[in-house]
Amino acid sequence: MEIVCPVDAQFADVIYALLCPPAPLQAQGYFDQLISKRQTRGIKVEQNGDFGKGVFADKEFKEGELILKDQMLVGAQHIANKMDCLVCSFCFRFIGSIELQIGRKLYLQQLGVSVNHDECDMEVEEEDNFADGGEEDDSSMENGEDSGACASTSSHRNKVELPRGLVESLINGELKLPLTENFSLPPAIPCAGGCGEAYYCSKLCAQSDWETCHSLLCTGEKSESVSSEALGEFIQHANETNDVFLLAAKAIASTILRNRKLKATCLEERGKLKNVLGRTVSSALFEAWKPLSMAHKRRWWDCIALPFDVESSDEEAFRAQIRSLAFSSLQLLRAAIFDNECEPLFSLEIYGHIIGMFELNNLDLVVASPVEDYFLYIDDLPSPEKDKDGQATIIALKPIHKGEEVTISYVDEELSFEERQALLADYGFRCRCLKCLKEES
Ligand SMILES: C[S@@+](CC[C@H](N)C(=O)[O-])C[C@H]1O[C@@H](n2cnc3c(N)ncnc32)[C@H](O)[C@@H]1O
Repeated sequence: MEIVCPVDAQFADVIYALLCPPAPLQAQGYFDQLISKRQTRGIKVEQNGDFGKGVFADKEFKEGELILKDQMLVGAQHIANKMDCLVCSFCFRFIGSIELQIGRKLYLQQLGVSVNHDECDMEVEEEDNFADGGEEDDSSMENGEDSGACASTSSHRNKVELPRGLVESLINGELKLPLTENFSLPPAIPCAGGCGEAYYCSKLCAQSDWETCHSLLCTGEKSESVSSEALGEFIQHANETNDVFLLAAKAIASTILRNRKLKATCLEERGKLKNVLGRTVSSALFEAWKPLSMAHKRRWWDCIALPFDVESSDEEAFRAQIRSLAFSSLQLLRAAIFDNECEPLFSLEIYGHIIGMFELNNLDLVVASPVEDYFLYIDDLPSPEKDKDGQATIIALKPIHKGEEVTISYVDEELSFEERQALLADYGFRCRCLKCLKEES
């Protein structure tokens, strides 16, 4: 029987208005303002016929020139990657020390929860359901050389017995490795909310994350969630099924907090109401939702690519199971961070579209691994030049002329046409770039 989410029916008109794609002029104004607030000059967002919105060069770019460097809208570290490295929960740079990073990884390896590069099955995945939808990359970041790795037990790997106490002394700083003073990292500052989960590179990052979304998603004693227990259940469910739910929770929490901030600080927004198909709704909710309203979206269970191991005759059952999984997650999130003024955000329709938005727009973010740099240095190899933080950076790979579209490849361009199309199926569109059109014909 199909699940019915009562909020969908109760707020159908508001949900419809929230999910309406912005008018071209409205989107143009939003992105013009966004770009004007960044240091970047020389790009603009324009509608590009059949392809929707695109970024275009407004000046000549030389090869190697920086086009854009910007903070992500919403980002999270993959669960498997969390086992591998300790990074700032806001800007994603490595924190602590080389010794802590190595000691922590060895410790988790001993517990049997670290990364095994030979396999790619999440330990936490349930065998007989479609929970993960066959996806590996629906969250937003990977670090250094561990890209694409998955958590698994390492019991059958060749184990090297480590001297007793070695791991502890690496973690607690008693043991110094040679030359690590050349690779100093920012300290690991624990979340002031007391969750013991989030760590930051600075007080500024801790504060920014708290204000952006973590105050609602922290499980510590200072949490501003409705119930830390419910939040714990939501997080556990996401970890056991699909960590894209953690990303969706960040998107909802940040909208709730923006709504509260707008109402608290902006007199105009406090009393302002919007008429949505005959119903009056606070206009602050629409303003708070704006950054998410700009992104291309479809319902998750409609746009997710059918995994290879699901027969087409089972497609309907597969999509119903994905929808039901999203509903279970949403119920847990609702119990954890419900906000009366933002109730439409707790509809399955909005939740499904937020997750679908990540499915269709997500990019993996690779940040420099100082641990990798350290080993390269020790091996007397030159270290690769990479950015140190988790900002999204776009650099011109070839000269780009004024008026030309600035594009990025969603997949490895070296792959064959068929392999590229198979990977692009996850993004829910048939690629019509010049290379694909040429090779197709
Ligand atoms: C990440 S979004 C890009 C932004 C999008 N154009 C918009 O208006 O928001 C991806 C979507 O853009 C369109 N798109 C991007 N590149 C394309 C390509 N090479 N061929 C066909 N469609 C493309 C598809 O509709 C795809 O689902």
